[in-house]
Order: sequence, then C-alpha cells, then structure tokens
Amino acid sequence: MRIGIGYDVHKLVEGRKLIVGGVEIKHEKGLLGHSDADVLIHAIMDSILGALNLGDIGKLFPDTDEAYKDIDSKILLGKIYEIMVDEGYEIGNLDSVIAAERPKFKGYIESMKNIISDILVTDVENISIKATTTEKLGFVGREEGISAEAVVILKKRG
Ligand SMILES: Nc1ccn([C@@H]2O[C@H](COP(=O)(O)O)[C@@H](O)[C@H]2O)c(=O)n1
Ligand SMILES: C[C@@]1(CO)OP(=O)(O)OP(=O)(O)OC[C@H]1O
Repeated sequence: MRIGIGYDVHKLVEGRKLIVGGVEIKHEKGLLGHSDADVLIHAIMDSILGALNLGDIGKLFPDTDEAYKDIDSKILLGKIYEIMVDEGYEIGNLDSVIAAERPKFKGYIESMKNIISDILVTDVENISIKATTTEKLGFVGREEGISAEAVVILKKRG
C-alpha cells in the first residue's frame, strides 16, 4: 500500500465558470487557471501522483502547454488513472475536503463522488468528499479563492 497527499488553491474571479469535482456549480464567480481550474480534481491527482512518487500535475501537464488550455480536469484525472494502473495500483480509499466560504457544496457532493469514482474505476464508497468554510478567516474566508486537500491510499492490484 502507498499513501499520498494533494493540495491545491485557485483564485475566484468574475467571468469564469465554477467547476469543482467535475461538476459545474451555480455561483457568481469561478476559479481561474490554465485548465478549468477544478481545484478538487487537481488535489486528487496530486495525491495519487504523490503516492506513486511521480511528481505533481505541473510536471505532467505544464501550464505553459497550450494542449491543457481550458482542459476539462476530468480528462487529466483519466490520464492519472491510466498511469496508476500502469504502475500496478488501484484506489484503496480517498478522502478529501474543499475549503470555501461560499457557495454551499452540500447539494453537489454525491454527483462529484459518482463522477470521480467512475473515472478512477472504484466503488463510490471508496471516495469521500467533504466541505468546510474557514469561518470567514484567511483568503478562503474573504472569498478570494477556494482550496482543496486530498489523501489517498493505493493498493497493489490483485
Ligand atoms: N462551502 C461549503 C462549506 C460548508 N459546507 C457544509 O456546511 C457545514 C458547516 O460548515 P462549517 O465550515 O461552518 O463547519 C460543513 O460541514 C459542510 O457540510 C458546504 O456544503 N459548503
Ligand atoms: C492543471 C494545470 C494544467 O496545465 O493548470 P492549472 O489550471 O493552472 O492548475 P494548477 O493547479 O496550477 O496545476 C498546473 C497544471 O497542471
């Protein structure tokens, strides 16, 4: 078994869609990035790469490469899944947390879990996604950005 962690932050700006966990969320602002800026999927990808000791998403998918401009992060997660399988691993379980003052994510969590478990070809019970505010403290509390953290355990494929 191998364990990995991932962390990501993206800035909230006007004129962008808010996409988190592969789901488009109704909000007056969205996250800024070279890709679709899906902060949760980025943290999850980095946790898997960390468990495999293969670096991070910036190394695999440079933000200077036009191929990744506005790319749907679900596509990138699919590439990470293929790398994990090539390395001989599968998801044991994954836990994650999104930190955002607004909007409320509660109503979107089940859809996110279904999308992510489908891409990672694992039972939805193996994927945990939670949300928290930071009680109005810091950059998250000021609604300047959203952060996400993920921890994963990978198992050798049987
Ligand atoms: N963006 C968010 C933040 C929180 N939630 C849900 O609300 C609960 C209470 O949050 P606190 O930060 O006040 O502890 C939290 O446990 C989440 O269920 C949310 O959906 N979206
Ligand atoms: C996902 C990538 C793809 O170019 O771009 P960004 O959306 O800027 O996201 P970041 O979390 O900064 O990771 C870097 C890149 O891998």
